[in-house]
Amino acid sequence: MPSATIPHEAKSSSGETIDLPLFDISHETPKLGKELVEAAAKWGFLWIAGSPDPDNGGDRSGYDLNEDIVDRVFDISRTFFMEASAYEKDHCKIKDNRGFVGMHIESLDPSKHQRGDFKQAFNLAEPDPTTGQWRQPIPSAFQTNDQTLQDFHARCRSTATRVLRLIALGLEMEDVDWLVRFHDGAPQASRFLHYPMLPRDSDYNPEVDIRAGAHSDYGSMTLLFTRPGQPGLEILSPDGETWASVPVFPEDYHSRTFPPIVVNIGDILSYWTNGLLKSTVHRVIVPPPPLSHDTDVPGDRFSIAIFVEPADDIVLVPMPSRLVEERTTGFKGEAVGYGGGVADRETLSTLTAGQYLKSRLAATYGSLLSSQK
Ligand SMILES: O=C(O)CCC(=O)C(=O)O
Ligand SMILES: [Fe+2]
Repeated sequence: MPSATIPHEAKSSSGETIDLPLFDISHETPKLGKELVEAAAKWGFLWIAGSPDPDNGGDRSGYDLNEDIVDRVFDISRTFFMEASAYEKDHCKIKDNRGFVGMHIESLDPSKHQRGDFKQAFNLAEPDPTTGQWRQPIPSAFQTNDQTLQDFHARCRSTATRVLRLIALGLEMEDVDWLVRFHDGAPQASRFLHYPMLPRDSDYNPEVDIRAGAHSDYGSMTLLFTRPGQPGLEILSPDGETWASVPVFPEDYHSRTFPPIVVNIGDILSYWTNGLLKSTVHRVIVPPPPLSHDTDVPGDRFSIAIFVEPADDIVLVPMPSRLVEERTTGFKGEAVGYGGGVADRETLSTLTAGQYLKSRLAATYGSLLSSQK
């Protein structure tokens, strides 16, 4: 399959940060939908406020997530990564894209990095909505916090639904729930990530190593939760020339303890909109020393990504929106996304969402997936 333009020559951010557009999605209006779609078309990345600004009345009813819930879920993640035994991690290791992924196992940009990413992860699929049962073996740190994790998944789904409705509004679709319906019944995956602190004697070499290699996300969109004092996310600027770092907090944000949620568009939504919404290439680096805690060694980074994906059997034909249809002639033969297993438009129109995701995952996990077959 042909692949997208390789941004290997892009210059390092040299400390340049980007102030992404920030949206308060506690109320749904067509104007907000338009603005959100404009941001997704320009950057492919935006922020949504996870909590109300106390100076704006502080009404909590329009928010699904709050600081307390997100802190609790990060605590569970930390407990798992820091305390689970090697035996336990092995017992729930990755199978069918669910479970634990150890250091260097995944390589998001294998063409650039010989060594796999400097991270470990746990992919947790949303529980079965009818039985409430998990769809995979789960470690004890998760078992003992079952309700918190179930609640978190439900709240993330509700947040994703708000964003999908706003996108439909912004795309002037008559049926505001068109996109939401295609996501019904498809389990969202949450991915807990831990980029360990680099010890003083670490052989990490920023010239050739990376925490998460350059890639675009595979599904419809991603909700990303990050922690104060743990930067490192970079996005490729729209000109494709430079990496810009995404700060944890927007300038003048009302909170310094609960960062807004990063939302980014994935390949499938980009394809579905004839490339109108951008599936932007991003990566995670070890931040330069002054930014990484107050120590002289780069500290841990924890993040949680929620991958919002359509049902596997969806055929990826462009969605019914005037704005999308207008782009039909201008969007031909281009590759969508960046990284192993990407496809151009011609190929994608013959695939279902599930087949596309499979092709991307096979390239990311390389021999690991094939050895499980
Ligand atoms: O950890 C992060 O900030 C980003 C992770 C990411 O991009 C991914 O897992 O797709
Ligand atoms: Fe990503």
